This record gives sequence, structure tokens and C-alpha cells, in this order.
Amino acid sequence: MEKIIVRGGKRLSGTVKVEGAKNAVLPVLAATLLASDGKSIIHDVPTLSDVYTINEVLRNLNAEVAFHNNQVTVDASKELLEEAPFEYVRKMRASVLVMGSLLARTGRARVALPGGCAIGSRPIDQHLKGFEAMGAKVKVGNGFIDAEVEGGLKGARVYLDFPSVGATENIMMAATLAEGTTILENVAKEPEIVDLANLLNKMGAKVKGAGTATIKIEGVKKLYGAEHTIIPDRIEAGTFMTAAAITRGNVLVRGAVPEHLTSLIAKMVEMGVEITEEEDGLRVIGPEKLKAVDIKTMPHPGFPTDMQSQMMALLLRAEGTGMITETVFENRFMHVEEFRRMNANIKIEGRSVITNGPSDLQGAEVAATDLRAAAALILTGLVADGITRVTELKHLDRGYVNFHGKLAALGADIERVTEVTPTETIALDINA
Ligand SMILES: CC(=O)N[C@H]1[C@@H](OP(=O)(O)OP(=O)(O)OC[C@H]2O[C@@H](n3ccc(=O)[nH]c3=O)[C@H](O)[C@@H]2O)O[C@H](CO)[C@@H](O)[C@@H]1O
Ligand SMILES: C=C(OP(=O)(O)O)C(=O)O
Repeated sequence: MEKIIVRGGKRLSGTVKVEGAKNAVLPVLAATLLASDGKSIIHDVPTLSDVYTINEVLRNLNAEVAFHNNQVTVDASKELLEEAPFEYVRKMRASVLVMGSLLARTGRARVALPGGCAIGSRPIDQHLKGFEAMGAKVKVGNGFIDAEVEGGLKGARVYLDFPSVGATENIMMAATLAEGTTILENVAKEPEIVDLANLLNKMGAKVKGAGTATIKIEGVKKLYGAEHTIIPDRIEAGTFMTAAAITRGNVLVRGAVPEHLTSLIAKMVEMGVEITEEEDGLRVIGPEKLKAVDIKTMPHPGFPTDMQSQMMALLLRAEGTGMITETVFENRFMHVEEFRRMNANIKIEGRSVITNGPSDLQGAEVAATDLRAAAALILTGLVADGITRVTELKHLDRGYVNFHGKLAALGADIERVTEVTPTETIALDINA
């Protein structure tokens, strides 16, 4: 079994460069399916397992995909197939993002229903509501969602009950080729939505208002391949900012875009962290003592849920009582039990977690429960007494490129190893 082994106690210093954003590249690659003419060339694509998964989904739909040197080229000009099978959707829920493009291009889409998720129930009713408003008939059965539209999608007015990132993206993609105008209200305002809209407009779409609560899309007849560079990953940036802060380090996070990180910067500064803008990123200096704060996750520009577990790690080192309230996902506290294994003074009260610090953190063997939890446990290991072993690294690899290598370059005592566990030895003996 692969593990990351961290020996706590090192202050981080130096420079780290962030990759292209996972949550921008996945919808962008799904959008390349809309181009019936010409190739799309996408730059700054991170080598994440999620990117390999979406590339496989596109290939299965009959697109030609090449991925070299952080550049993906997609040729979706041939007739597309319609099915995204469960083996991909199970690995990565964002596979459902091909649905809007498929419906728009072919009038049909068949996507496996996403199964359970470690961070709570994640329905896609808002995506489907949008497709139905545009004239699609949607059927759910035998583990699949089948959507079909006769005579092409029609522009519509759609109000989202919650500013869902995925629903905004999926409906926006579908609307680009619909007949007439679509008005999407109460949409997500994340920077990744703006990045997607920028790509769509380069492809020939007419999307206005991305980044605000209302997006207007005038349908066009055809879209073309385009060239696009993915925005820097604000969550990876935030994770390294937390690494600097928790270790009382001094790190320049290159590529961090301050306007994408307003709520995180505000909370870190409130905790006593020194953050300054430099020409090509943010310098983060951790104080000797951190102050506890209260945090509530919200849709952008509120505090991002994808930074919740990393900030929880930081709060464990802060003096006083802190509270994190999770409002975006219904069950994103699985990592709390793992923090407890590291002697964290922490308790769950409904949708909130209360920390009382600073905790006397101790190294332990812990399992990542989702990708941000993986990062948060490693961050905690950086300041725990003794050795921390983090398992279930498949989660980490979905969202971070060479995380241990980047931390080691900043001075962390960290390695990634393959260790055979006692139960694996038994299995090897049985199979011998
Ligand atoms: C690939 C990607 O970009 N993933 C991000 C995206 O996920 P994702 O797009 O799945 O997140 P959403 O914004 O859609 O989900 C937010 C909340 O809305 C609920 N919901 C969503 C859709 C729907 O049809 N019905 C419904 O009830 C979800 O269950 C969840 O509780 O935004 C999340 C919220 O910022 C981030 O944590 C994820 O990292
Ligand atoms: C929850 C996340 O991603 P996904 O929506 O792909 O599961 C995340 O990036 O933290």
C-alpha cells in the first residue's frame, strides 16, 4: 500500500508553483466536445488522475485526445457516441459534465448515475431541471440518466435553487448550441465558471455575465476548436498557503491569484498570518502563534468548502476556540475522526466543528477520506510530534500533482513509499 510518511517539525521556506486548476480543466475538457470543427488545444493542464479519467470519457465518446507536456489536444469533429459509463462516473463525479455538451451536439446523452460520495449526498437535479427546461426528456433508470431532445435544445429561463457549480457549467454548455436565448439565474460565480465561459466564447459561443448571478447565453449554430490556458488552481494555492502558515514558514506561492482567494486571505490574516502580494504570487509567513477564528463555507465569493479541511488543520494549531460551519456539503467532516487519531481537540456539533487549541498533535497512521482531507492530514503531519503515515492516496492524486515532492522541496521531511501491510502479507501468503 502506498503511503506518505511525514516527520513533523520543519519550517517550510522557498517557492512553490501552482498548477492549472482541476475544477477548471474538467468542465473545459467536457466543453471541447461542443466543437464539431477543428481541434481544441488546452494549456497548463495538470497531470491529475481526474484529468486522465475525463480524457478517457472523451475518448469513449469518440473524441481523439492527446495529453503531453501539460497540453491536451481534443478533436471532437467525428460523430460522437452518447454514453459515459459507470466505471468513469464512479471514479469521478465530474464525468456528468459531458452531459450538456452531448445533448447540445447530438440530442442524446446517457450518463451513469453517480454513486455515493465521501462528502455527502450530491444530487444532480438542478442540472436535469435545466436540460428539461430546454426541452429535453430525462429518464432515470437502471443506474443511468437518459436525456433526449427532438429537434434540438431551445433557449429557456432557468433559476437554480442553489448556485451549483456543476449545474451552472452543464446548463451553460448545453445552451451554447440551443436555439434562442437562455437566461440562467442564481448561478455559481466561481472563477472556474468564468474560465469555462472564456473558452466557450473563444469557440464561438455567446456567453455573457459569467462571474455574476445571471448568465445569458445566445445560442449559435456551430462551435469550433479553440486554444485556451487554464487558470491557476486556487485550492492548491490555498493548500500551500496553509502549509506555510501551519509550519511558521515563509513561502512564495507562485501563480496564486489574490482576487480568487479573497475569503481565504481574509481568514488567514485574521488568524495572524502575514500575506503579501508579490509580482508573481503571494508570500505567506506563518506567525509564532495563530489565533482561532470562525469560518463558514459558502458558494463563491464565500469561503470555499474545498479549503475547509486544510483550514481545520490550521485551527488545530491556533490558540482558543474556533468553529467551522459547513453549509455547502451535507457531510464533509469525515476527516475529523482522523484528526482525533492525531490527538486533536475537536468535536462535531451538527453542521459545525469546534476546535479548542492549540492541540498537542501527535503522529499517527491516518486514512484520507477525500482529496482535501488527504492534503489536510499531511499538513497536520507537518507539525505533529513524531511520524504520520497517510494512506488512501488515490484521493490525493485526484487533485494534487506531486504534493509530497513540492513539500519536500520547501524543506518538509516527507516521502512517498510503498509499504506492505500485515494484512497484505496474509493475502500474499494465501495467493502464493
Ligand atoms: C469538479 C468540480 O468543480 N468540483 C467542485 C464543484 O462540485 P459540484 O459542481 O459537484 O458542486 P455543486 O456546487 O454542484 O454542489 C454544491 C451543493 O449543491 C448540491 N446540489 C448540486 C447540484 C444539484 O443538481 N443539486 C444539488 O442539490 C450538492 O449536493 C452540494 O451540496 O463545486 C463544489 C462546491 O464549490 C466543490 O466543492 C467541488 O470541488
Ligand atoms: C470535492 C472536490 O472535487 P469533486 O467535485 O471533483 O469531487 C474537490 O476538489 O475538493
